[in-house]
Amino acid sequence: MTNRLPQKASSTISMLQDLAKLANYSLMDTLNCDPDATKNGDDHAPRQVFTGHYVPVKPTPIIDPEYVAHSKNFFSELGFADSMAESSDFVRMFSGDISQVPEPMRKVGWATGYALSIYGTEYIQQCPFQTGNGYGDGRAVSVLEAVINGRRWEMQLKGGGRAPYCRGADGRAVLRSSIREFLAQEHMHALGVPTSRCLSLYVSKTEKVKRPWYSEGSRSENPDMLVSEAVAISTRVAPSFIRVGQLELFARRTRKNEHPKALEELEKIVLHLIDREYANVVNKQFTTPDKLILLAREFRSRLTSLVANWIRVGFCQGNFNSDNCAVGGFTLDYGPFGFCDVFNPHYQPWTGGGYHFSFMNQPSAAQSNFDMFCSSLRPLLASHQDYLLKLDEIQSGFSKVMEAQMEKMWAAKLGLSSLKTASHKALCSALLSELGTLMMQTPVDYTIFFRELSSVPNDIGPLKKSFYNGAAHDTTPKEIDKRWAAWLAKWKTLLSSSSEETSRQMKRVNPKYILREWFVVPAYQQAAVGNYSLIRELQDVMTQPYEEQSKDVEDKYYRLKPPEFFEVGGLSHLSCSS
Ligand SMILES: Nc1ncnc2c1ncn2[C@@H]1O[C@H](COP(=O)(O)OP(=O)(O)OP(=O)(O)O)[C@@H](O)[C@H]1O
Ligand SMILES: [Mg+2]
Repeated sequence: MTNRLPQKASSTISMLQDLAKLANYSLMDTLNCDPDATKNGDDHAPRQVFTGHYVPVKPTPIIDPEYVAHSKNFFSELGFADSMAESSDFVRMFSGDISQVPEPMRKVGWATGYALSIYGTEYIQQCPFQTGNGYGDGRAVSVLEAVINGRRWEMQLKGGGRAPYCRGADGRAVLRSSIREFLAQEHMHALGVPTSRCLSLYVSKTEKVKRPWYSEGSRSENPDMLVSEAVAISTRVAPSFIRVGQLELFARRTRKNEHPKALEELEKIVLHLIDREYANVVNKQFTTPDKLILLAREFRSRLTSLVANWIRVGFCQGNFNSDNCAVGGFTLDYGPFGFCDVFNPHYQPWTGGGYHFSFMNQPSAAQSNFDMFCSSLRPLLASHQDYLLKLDEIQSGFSKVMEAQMEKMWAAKLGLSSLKTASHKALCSALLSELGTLMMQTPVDYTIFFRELSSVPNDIGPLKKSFYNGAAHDTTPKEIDKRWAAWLAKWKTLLSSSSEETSRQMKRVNPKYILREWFVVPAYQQAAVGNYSLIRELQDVMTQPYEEQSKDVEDKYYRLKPPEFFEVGGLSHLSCSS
């Protein structure tokens, strides 16, 4: 849960040729290519893909690309020189033109199919053919796998043009959503929450597409106009982009006996996943059933820890379907996400997400995804009754492990990690429950409250900085103050370390700066007219979320959400993320 500092790589990569030498395409070289695909990657029209793990696809470059941003921290971790981000061959490649890349890089990328289930219900309705064979990466095209300083990374262009899974859409992402995703990924990494990373962001100076969006100050739930927005390509990077939905696709085909190679394809993708994401915990010599059991246990541990971390930092993924759940156990798809300002267990920035995918319901959403993951492994264990039972046990243990992760997380947020006895734990849980009620009745700003508490204040004065006065409570302010004072006193009796030590520990888990939507809006509005300075400022502030930073930064970014921003479309909620 601590902030991971970027590690400086040993050697510097300053040219695309240097990077090319590290290319190593494990997915393309070990998995099955769709036999119906055109090998040159000119496969952009929507169609059904019946077999195979991937389709070769050439990305479609954006016209007149312009540099917007790159992640300095991630560049440094990879050993990339900053100057690369604006060098012509790098810009060309990561704005979608891979026709000139140096060998052994390849001039064709790939897209993958996946299935979608929402809360454990399998869907095919989102597929234009009503079969599930036309669903997958519709606008995400991977262009490189490379082993850099001993770590394997896949680089994927988001908004890289149409793939057969595009379902008739344009394959593009707009600058607005790309900036949100770019900033959020690097912020989450700095918060110590596992996530895909963001390498670079380029915008087209001339190419635009239309998207539904909100008019200025609109309070409408759904967008009330169409806007023309510049297209952009952001490159996201992860050890793999394998989703629960991907395993699910091959398991569905196996169950339905859709083609003779279905079971083999399921086994191949699962073993490939283990190589890419779990090689350090799953011994290569083990039998496949043993590998699967270890995989399930480890994924359960990563997923429960991930969701506890989301709640720790006030993050709501918004649409935690099986197709947005990375089996590597990290955050993926920053579309309808948001960081909560006011604490509300049902906080949900996406108008289509409802209660299911709301803030405090994320453990439950995760469980549905984990159930689907386990179902997808089952066909591979069909002749191993004993292993099926082991898998059942791991699956049914999810809620207990999730609960334990949540308890650990809340204890850390409250500076009470050292409470070990059952009676202390019971006190901590009672304290937490009273806190939840108080936070909602007051109501409070989630981030500011925990950060102020982290200073171990003598009285409730500092905590009041986090109060949104008069919005929702049905109790008088005096009564509320009294209850807060009593709560604070009770909390203090449970602290076992000195105030200084408690404060130090709490400030490592309770961030001061959070990427609130109303910080991002002006950044993408200014970027739309070519001014990227606010993006740089946010990059700077949000990649040091636990630091105190300067007085200016504090005045600007350590603030309650202004009342005029509540219930405004695009600021408080969004219906479309693309
Ligand atoms: N403009 C678009 N053109 C083609 N396909 C799209 C477009 N927008 C979304 N899709 C596809 O629709 C599906 C569901 O949309 P979602 O909002 O999750 O997309 P996304 O943000 O592009 O996804 P991800 O980050 O998970 O790759 C995804 O498979 C995505 O690839
Ligand atoms: Mg998605």
